[in-house]
Amino acid sequence: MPKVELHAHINGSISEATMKKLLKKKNREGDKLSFQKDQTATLEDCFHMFKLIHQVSDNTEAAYTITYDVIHEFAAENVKYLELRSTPREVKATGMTKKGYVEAVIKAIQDCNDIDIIVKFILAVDRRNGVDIAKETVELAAKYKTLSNGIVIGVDLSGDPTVGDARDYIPVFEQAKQAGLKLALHLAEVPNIEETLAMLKLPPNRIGHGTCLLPEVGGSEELTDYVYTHKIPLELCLTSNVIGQTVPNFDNHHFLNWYQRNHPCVICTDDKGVFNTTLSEEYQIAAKTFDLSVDNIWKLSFESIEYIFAAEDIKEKLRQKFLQFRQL
Ligand SMILES: CNc1ncnc2c1ncn2[C@@H]1O[C@H](COP(=O)(O)O)[C@@H](O)[C@H]1O
Ligand SMILES: [Zn+2]
Repeated sequence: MPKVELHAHINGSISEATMKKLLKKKNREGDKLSFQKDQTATLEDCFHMFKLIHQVSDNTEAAYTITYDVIHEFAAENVKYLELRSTPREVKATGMTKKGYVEAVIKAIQDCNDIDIIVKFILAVDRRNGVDIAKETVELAAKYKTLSNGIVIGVDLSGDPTVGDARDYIPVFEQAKQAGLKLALHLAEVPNIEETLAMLKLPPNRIGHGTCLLPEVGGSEELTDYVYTHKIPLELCLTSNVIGQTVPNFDNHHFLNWYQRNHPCVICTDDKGVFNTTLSEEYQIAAKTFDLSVDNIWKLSFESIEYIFAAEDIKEKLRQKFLQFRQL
């Protein structure tokens, strides 16, 4: 089935094959940098894993290879439109600058224009890094939005949700909006009613996870009503939430509550490498867990097109492509 993927962190999406190549270059062949499917961890374990991965992807050549491979892997499972997100990083020891990092990712995206997938890039603000760095990231995003001819399309807020206060970043995200960048914010990944409410007022164009919006899981009626009445799409990543244990198991995933309300829900992978999954598997898990029919799954995939950040002409192209497949 053709699909769109809207929530994929580049360094969390590294496949085993690419990781092998990178580890070999570092003479660290024995390292294991992903979780097993049935493994549970904590969010802290997940963020420790990202730290280890960043040691391996500490140069522009690696950034290029990872991005190029990740795009090909999504294309191979029939993803027709992909929004990748990543935190611009600088590593003095290898000479990698944030600008160099962003350019390596953009170059890899451009070099994939011979395969049947449209790729956009969202620059990520890591909430652990402070407002000054966030400002720099938004300025980079605004600059490369023009320079990349629209490949850079938005900014994200991510990083360990237990660290810092997202409200500090509101002026920076206001600035991003003014620059015509879309906002995809990780919100309510852990319970935090006041922070989430303030961020919702921006408002974001899409919410990552939204795990703790509902009153029964540490959110509130007010948060739920706000998201529901403003129809803010949710990017839902089942395996990521269960392995990271922000949701106890698939049966209790908040997907069902929002889906039954007819709220815009987009199934995503988050970190397909770290969590050992694929977008196809995530759709299968949703189908199996919530007893969804082939038609239900098709509709979920087709309607996700509405929530992409790219413009109407790209949406229309995707609709035509998806419908053609449906008629086969
Ligand atoms: C599990 N749930 C999550 N919650 C919040 N942030 C996450 C995340 N998964 C990944 N990231 C964010 O993505 C970075 C790795 O990719 P990039 O180096 O940016 O490509 C992580 O360091 C973290 O900031
Ligand atoms: Zn995420």
